[in-house]
Amino acid sequence: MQRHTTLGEFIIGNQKDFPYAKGELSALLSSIRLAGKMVNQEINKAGLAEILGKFGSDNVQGEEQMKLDVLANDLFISTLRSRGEICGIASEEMEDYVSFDEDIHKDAKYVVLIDPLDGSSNIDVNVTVGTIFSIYRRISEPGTPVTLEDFLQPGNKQVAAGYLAYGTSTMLVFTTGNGVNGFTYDPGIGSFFLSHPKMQIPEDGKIYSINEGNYVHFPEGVKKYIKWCQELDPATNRPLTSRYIGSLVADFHRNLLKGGVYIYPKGTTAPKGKLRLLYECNPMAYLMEQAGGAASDGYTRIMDLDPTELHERVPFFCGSKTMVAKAEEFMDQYRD
Ligand SMILES: O=P(O)(O)OC[C@H]1O[C@](O)(COP(=O)(O)O)[C@@H](O)[C@@H]1O
Ligand SMILES: [Mg+2]
Ligand SMILES: [Mg+2]
Repeated sequence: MQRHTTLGEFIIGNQKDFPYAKGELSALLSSIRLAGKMVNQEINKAGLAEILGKFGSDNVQGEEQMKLDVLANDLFISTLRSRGEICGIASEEMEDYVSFDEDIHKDAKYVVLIDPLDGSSNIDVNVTVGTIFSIYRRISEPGTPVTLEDFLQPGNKQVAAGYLAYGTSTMLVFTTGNGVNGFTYDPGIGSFFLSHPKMQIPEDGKIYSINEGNYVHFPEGVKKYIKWCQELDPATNRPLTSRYIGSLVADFHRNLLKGGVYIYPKGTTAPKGKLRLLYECNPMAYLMEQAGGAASDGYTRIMDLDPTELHERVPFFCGSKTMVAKAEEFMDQYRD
């Protein structure tokens, strides 16, 4: 039987390539793995346990929180608080960042931004959902309280990023700046195994992912790009195929494996787009670029955007280089 590398072995084996490589980032990735296992366990039995449905309150963005949004948030916060690798965390489900001031955290050098449960609209219908995380080195002095500036760093300063996909199988996909690797969870053994080494997205693809139900609200450039995707021209793989799961992690993962482009543009209903720069777009952009793809807001590289707010939204164009470039071409031609 082929022997697969466990995530633990991979982390230790590649620690030398990690930025600042003193073991703290490895330990942090292990903590995220642990919290991911706990969330996975809850999601797998979601239909049986009283954890489907609405939690009964809205998050800072005015979105109804699902019970699993809150449960996943609590599991990640409590796991990371119980271990000393980070000095603070910010989450989609919390208005403000949380500073970990206990002694075990005083020398911690990292902060984490997290979307604890991505694809909330799919939780109750048994469709793939995920967790997205982004890791930065703090800029404030260790031993002092963490600050907002520690979180408002541009994506090009990330030291690691990744996601968990809770789907037909559960996967953990991450980068520390040396390519992208995917690990599949074996529930029988309770370990993640390296199943997708050095993931690379195809330069071009045949899949476009966008919620066309919002077409009337889209900028002219996006409307023109969609029409271009639907025209008949075999030489350029057109018409392309439309696939939209409605969970960013799931649509991203499919496109990463097969080639494709995911677009969540701004629109009359979402003047700045829907997705959040710090804990959705930046980590996915880092992964996509490390896998040979591209990510922008239609004009500017996502990872060069300067964040000003914890929960700010941006338009998101992400995927195969050729396809993102084509969409940007239309955005440039039909600037609004
Ligand atoms: O239903 P819409 O407007 O197409 O939005 C779907 C998008 O919103 C999201 O659900 C937003 O993420 P959350 O579920 O974490 O809030 C993405 O996962 C997904 O791609
Ligand atoms: Mg999300
Ligand atoms: Mg979410």
